[in-house]
Amino acid sequence: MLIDIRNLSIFADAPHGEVKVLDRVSLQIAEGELHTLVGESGSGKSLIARAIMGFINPEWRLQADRLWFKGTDLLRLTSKERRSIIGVDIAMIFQDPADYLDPNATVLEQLREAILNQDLNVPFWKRKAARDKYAAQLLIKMGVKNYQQVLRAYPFELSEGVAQKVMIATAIAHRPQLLIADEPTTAMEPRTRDQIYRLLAQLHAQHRMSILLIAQDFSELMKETTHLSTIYAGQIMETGSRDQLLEAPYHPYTDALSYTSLSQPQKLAHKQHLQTLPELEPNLQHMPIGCRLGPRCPYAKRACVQRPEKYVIAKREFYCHYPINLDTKDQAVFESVQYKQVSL
Ligand SMILES: Nc1ncnc2c1ncn2[C@@H]1O[C@H](COP(=O)(O)OP(=O)(O)OP(=O)(O)O)[C@@H](O)[C@H]1O
Repeated sequence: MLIDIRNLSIFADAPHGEVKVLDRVSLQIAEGELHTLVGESGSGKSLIARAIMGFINPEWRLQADRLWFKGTDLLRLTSKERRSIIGVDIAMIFQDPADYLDPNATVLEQLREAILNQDLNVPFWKRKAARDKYAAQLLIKMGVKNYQQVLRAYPFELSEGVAQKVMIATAIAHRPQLLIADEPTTAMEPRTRDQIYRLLAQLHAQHRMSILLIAQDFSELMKETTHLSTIYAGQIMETGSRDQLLEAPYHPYTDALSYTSLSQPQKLAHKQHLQTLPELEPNLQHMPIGCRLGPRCPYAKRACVQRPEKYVIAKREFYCHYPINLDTKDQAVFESVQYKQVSL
């Protein structure tokens, strides 16, 4: 298992006391997966990514039964040990390359810095030339046609698509085992967006890179996605293979998301709210108790004020007292597990 997160909660300071921005999130990513994490704006997707990378506000409280990368406990590493994993074995690309690229350095200078000696595999006197050659190769791999000109350019001279490709090139310079892509094409024009997604699909298929893709809907890379998770207001709702979740979602939220994403011809605009569920997502200051979807869920009953435990049926995990689409066999399994939980 590459990533193994169990019961991760993050508590943030707010004017009226502490709020739980992530509520006992569990997420596993195996080698070779292209795992897409889908949820509306503000649901906590980026916080999960930032918890893996160790970029959480130090004033926030983080609690987890497990936050592991390949069996290493990320919470117990010294900063030196963490640096040897983060940025090398795990890399992240962000929504806006401008937040990441140094405005005062050329693309070549930034790529040189991202390339480590161990990426080159040549004696030290050949490193300088090898580094520049590798920088050019990375841009060629990203599909940057005028790469020589781009190497000499500063970030402000690049189009947003090329800037994003440069950021991906710096992120994958060490051939990370896991690439986290946090809504990498937000606000890009459709042609550039398609190019970036094709590039990610290629990194996954040809270079066997595992990818955690963060998205607001199911419209991107669904053909290539192997596993899907849905998250709502800081709580994971359902996790399983892509086919399981798209063909017969057990969780009403996955169902609403797939209906919105897949049946509407136009893509949801950034920060736009889902139309299929009544009301808006809750404010962090006033989180519903139990299942946070409760007030918006058409199937909610009194039991939903208790947060559902995790149910695991046919390798799919979900948190719901009233799942939908279960066939007779899975319904029987669900009822027997539920019965055991109630009688405990
Ligand atoms: N620095 C911060 N200070 C206060 N609250 C924050 C901060 N960062 C995130 N939050 C809160 O934590 C919650 C989760 O935020 P997060 O950025 O993870 O959401 P997201 O699902 O990635 O949203 P988006 O798709 O809009 O990026 C949000 O409600 C947000 O308001």
